Amino acid sequence: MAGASPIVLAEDLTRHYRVARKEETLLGTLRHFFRRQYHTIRAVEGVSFRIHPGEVVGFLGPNGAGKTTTLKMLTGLVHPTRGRALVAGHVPQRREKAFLKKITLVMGNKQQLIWDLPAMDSFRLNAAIYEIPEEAFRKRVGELSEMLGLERKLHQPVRKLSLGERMKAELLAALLHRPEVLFLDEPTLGLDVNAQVAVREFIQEYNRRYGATVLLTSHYMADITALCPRVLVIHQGRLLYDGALEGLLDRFAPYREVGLTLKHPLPREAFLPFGEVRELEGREVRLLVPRERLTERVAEILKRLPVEDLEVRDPPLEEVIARVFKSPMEAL
Ligand SMILES: Nc1ncnc2c1ncn2[C@@H]1O[C@H](COP(=O)(O)OP(=O)(O)OP(=O)(O)O)[C@@H](O)[C@H]1O
Repeated sequence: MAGASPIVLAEDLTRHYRVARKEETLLGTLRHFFRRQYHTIRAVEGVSFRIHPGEVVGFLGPNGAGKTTTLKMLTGLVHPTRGRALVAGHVPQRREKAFLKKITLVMGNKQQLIWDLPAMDSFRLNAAIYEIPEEAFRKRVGELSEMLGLERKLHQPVRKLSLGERMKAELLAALLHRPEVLFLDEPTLGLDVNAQVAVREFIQEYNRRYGATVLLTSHYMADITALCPRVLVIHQGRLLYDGALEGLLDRFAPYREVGLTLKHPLPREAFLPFGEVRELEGREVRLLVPRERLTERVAEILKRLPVEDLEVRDPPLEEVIARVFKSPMEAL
């Protein structure tokens, strides 16, 4: 895999926005009218990575980190200020027809289906735009709607669909031209848990069946853990981490969580020699133990405390990520 050529390449990808400074006072507003003051937002700064065909990669970052701007550069909607991108052999900002046929961008907060018409009508429109032959169109709609469990919803006006059904129909529309690279920006945004799981399973199955490459952002960690063996973490426009999901825990959570059920309750002080007490309620305790001391501490716990049950687990990913994003860039 490492030797194969990447299907998505970002090299020093950078995007700055020049925005007018907002004035608070009336005098400031007047002065601003005659002599505008600008400042630069470094939305994305020197980001480089490679994604190989068939990979599913999670793109993580807090609000405003630069994820959407990066996806927009990779799909050619926004031009880089510096650096370059190459996707499926194309320079995205040229927006060549051959390029557009190979990619798709789905944004959970934007809709391409026409509200008052049945989803099928919007699919037909896409088929015309992407020059999909009738037979292939029918076959793909059949296949995708079956995978999404959407067969009976295609002929109702889109406004009558539930949020989950609408998202599924959006995905169907976005995949009709059988793109090789899927850029999915919050595809499960606002969906209930069942719909989230369905969309997640669909993305997984689509990747498996067609070998498509997926770059996906989501605020739901469950999406990332279920789908993405590899993650990119972006913070204040800069790439902070590129690697395996477990590696992220090793790097940013240098501790593990030991859950204990005791035979009888003990005061907080009893646990201090073994780790940091995260939670203590009756006979249940949650301790944080440095990774490199885990074996020795667990042995001591078992020897010295009245343990009925012991479980070692990773701290929740949400907690780790939240901690990373709260730290200033220089501290990481
Ligand atoms: N058109 C624009 N003009 C000026 N600033 C912009 C523009 N688009 C984005 N920005 C700024 O660039 C930064 C990165 O925004 P971006 O939308 O890429 O973040 P994000 O990681 O996708 O965030 P979120 O998770 O909230 O969607 C933010 O500070 C944002 O305000």
